[in-house]
Amino acid sequence: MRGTVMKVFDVLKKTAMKEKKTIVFPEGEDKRILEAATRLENEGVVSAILLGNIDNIKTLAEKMDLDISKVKLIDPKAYPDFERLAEDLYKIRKDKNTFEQVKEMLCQETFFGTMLVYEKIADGMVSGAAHSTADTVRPALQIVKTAKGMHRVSSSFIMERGDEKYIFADCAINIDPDAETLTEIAYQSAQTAKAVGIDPKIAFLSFSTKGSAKGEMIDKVVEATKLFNKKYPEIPADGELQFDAAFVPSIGEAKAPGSKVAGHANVFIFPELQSGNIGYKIAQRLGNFSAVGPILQGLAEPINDLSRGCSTQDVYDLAIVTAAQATRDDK
Ligand SMILES: CC(C)(COP(=O)(O)OP(=O)(O)OC[C@H]1O[C@@H](n2cnc3c(N)ncnc32)[C@H](O)[C@@H]1OP(=O)(O)O)[C@@H](O)C(=O)NCCC(=O)NCCS
Ligand SMILES: CC(=O)OP(=O)(O)O
Repeated sequence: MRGTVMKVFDVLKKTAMKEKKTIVFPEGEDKRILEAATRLENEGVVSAILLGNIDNIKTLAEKMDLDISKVKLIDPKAYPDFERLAEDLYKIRKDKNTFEQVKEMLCQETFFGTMLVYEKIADGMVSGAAHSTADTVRPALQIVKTAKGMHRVSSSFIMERGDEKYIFADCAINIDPDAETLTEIAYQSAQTAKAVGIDPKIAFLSFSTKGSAKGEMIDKVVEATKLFNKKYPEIPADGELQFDAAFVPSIGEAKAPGSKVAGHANVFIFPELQSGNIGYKIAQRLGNFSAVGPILQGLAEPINDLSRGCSTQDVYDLAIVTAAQATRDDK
């Protein structure tokens, strides 16, 4: 039955605990980050590194009555190996930045955290509780870059309510993807779905179902569906579909008769970022779904973003996803 999957986070937590990955949290002075990272460390799920001013982090922990004795604290500016990291970052950025600029960049926690992942000092990173998505993701795009065989980095959310679980993409990165990029987003989202125990059935969403409306915006979605079905015939996918046709079996049958996906989709690919970002927030705030993400897809290393509106539980869940991703070869 659609949406009824095993308790995803229990499985991911077990996977993460087996290998106890090191996760860096650049926003160590944020209460939600501090609480979630401490809980994860003390439960033995991950080894946590918190970045920031060490005195500030300790004072905050004391106020919150948290035992952070096992958590590693690093102030990037006082890091003993800062010069070496700066030299390595300069090797990557020398066509675009001076050595002085690179040093300034490295003083920023998100750049520093990304470099820890690049250097394999950390296995993954979770950030974005206090930074915009663009500021969180840019260092990852510039330093870690796309995984082998991938052209674009995209993002998805695991949307969860009780036993129901769906994947929404791209709700955070690609502003106006072309048909090829939509195809890649769908493929990456199918991989994310499989990793969390969802057998993917992909709907390429639109305001039209099977030609009920016309126009360039719809042509792009039709083209993406065709490209996807040609490239990945083994993964069920259909489009263009309106959300009701994709989700409600009786409406799927009426609007897209004969479709194997309509009415049963569990991976929803939005045509561009406005609909994706608005769509996930409506499901989260009006529909009471928890939204874990944005999970970055197609990056060479596991680095994940948070919404600034996240809760401590969202940070905890996303760190588990990140640690579990770090155990996979395909990230
Ligand atoms: C993600 C985002 C920041 C990238 O921005 P950008 O302005 O293209 O960033 P830059 O131009 O500095 O690009 C940084 C690098 O990443 C690369 N890049 C940009 N987008 C990429 C993508 N989706 N996949 C892979 N690489 C990408 C660029 O080619 C560039 O590489 P280089 O420095 O080696 O040349 C931008 O697409 C964005 O703002 N998206 C919307 C974010 C947002 O506001 N979301 C809503 C709330 S969640
Ligand atoms: C994903 C997202 O929308 O992030 P924020 O709420 O921080 O803009």
